[in-house]
Amino acid sequence: MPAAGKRVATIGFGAMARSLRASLAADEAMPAIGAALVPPGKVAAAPAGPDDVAFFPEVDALLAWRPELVVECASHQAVATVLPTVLRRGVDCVIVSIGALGDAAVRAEIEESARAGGARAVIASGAIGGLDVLRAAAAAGLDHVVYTGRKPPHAWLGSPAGERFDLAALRSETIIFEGDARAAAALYPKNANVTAAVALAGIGFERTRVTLVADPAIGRNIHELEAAGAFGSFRIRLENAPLPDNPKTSWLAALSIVQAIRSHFSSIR
Ligand SMILES: NC(=O)C1=CN([C@@H]2O[C@H](COP(=O)(O)OP(=O)(O)OC[C@H]3O[C@@H](n4cnc5c(N)ncnc54)[C@H](O)[C@@H]3O)[C@@H](O)[C@H]2O)C=CC1
Ligand SMILES: O=C([O-])CC(=O)C(=O)O
Repeated sequence: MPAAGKRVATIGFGAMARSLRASLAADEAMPAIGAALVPPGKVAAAPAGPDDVAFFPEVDALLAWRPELVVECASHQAVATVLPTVLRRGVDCVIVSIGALGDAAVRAEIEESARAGGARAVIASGAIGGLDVLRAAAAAGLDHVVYTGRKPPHAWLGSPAGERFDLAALRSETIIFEGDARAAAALYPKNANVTAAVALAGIGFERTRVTLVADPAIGRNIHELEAAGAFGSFRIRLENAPLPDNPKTSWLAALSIVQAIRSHFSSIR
């Protein structure tokens, strides 16, 4: 099925959605972002966005636009409060604020809404890789899954790390969090969605060990993932370029949505 011409909307129109829009616009085989749900205060009086992206303040208005696919690139709150409505109305979704699924009630509601609407919620791979390995290897049993995330200090501004450390004054790498993926995803909703993706693909939120580091020596978002089990073992390291508009977010996360959209409209996946 050709993807070009399909009606794709986003929830949120921040750094990731804008990057996604630019990537799609550069590929004529891909659809454009035609509409976006944005917080009510951010909608101009006339709902017309850049290059004909229609901005809507209410989910019902977005759904009246008749999207064939809705891409969430907004917040945990949007996953919890907006996506159930979209799914119940039978519209497939891509989720990027995956950490929201660390809340068992939110996850159950997403599953139930998708079932009720006959729709599908797809989890984007986001800023991490190796999820295919984890998923396959988990079938034979995993002994451990360990994730370490490193970002420059300014990428942790606005997170709990900013309350515990003078981030601007850090001169050496500093561990800002150690614990499991459930706590990481909940405490760092703008930085640790990858831990939820890893947990869901592998051995769950409690058994996935997480270390988060603020490192003044780096300019990229570095993700390291290590797993071992009956299948053998693997280790992966990504050094992701951040988006210019948001140093917390890796460009790869936006690119993973391009891939999710391509896959959604493909006959062969
Ligand atoms: N899975 C992954 O690997 C990654 C996930 N993320 C997550 O993706 C999301 C988007 O990231 P960015 O675009 O960089 O963030 P951003 O902060 O630049 O943009 C998010 C936008 O969504 C809007 N928004 C939030 N809640 C909304 C709602 N309920 N309805 C409508 N609009 C809403 C905000 O006002 C903001 O404009 C964030 O939740 C982020 O944590 C980010 C990086 C990697
Ligand atoms: O984009 C990244 O490098 C990771 C990130 O923010 C997240 O997982 O929420």
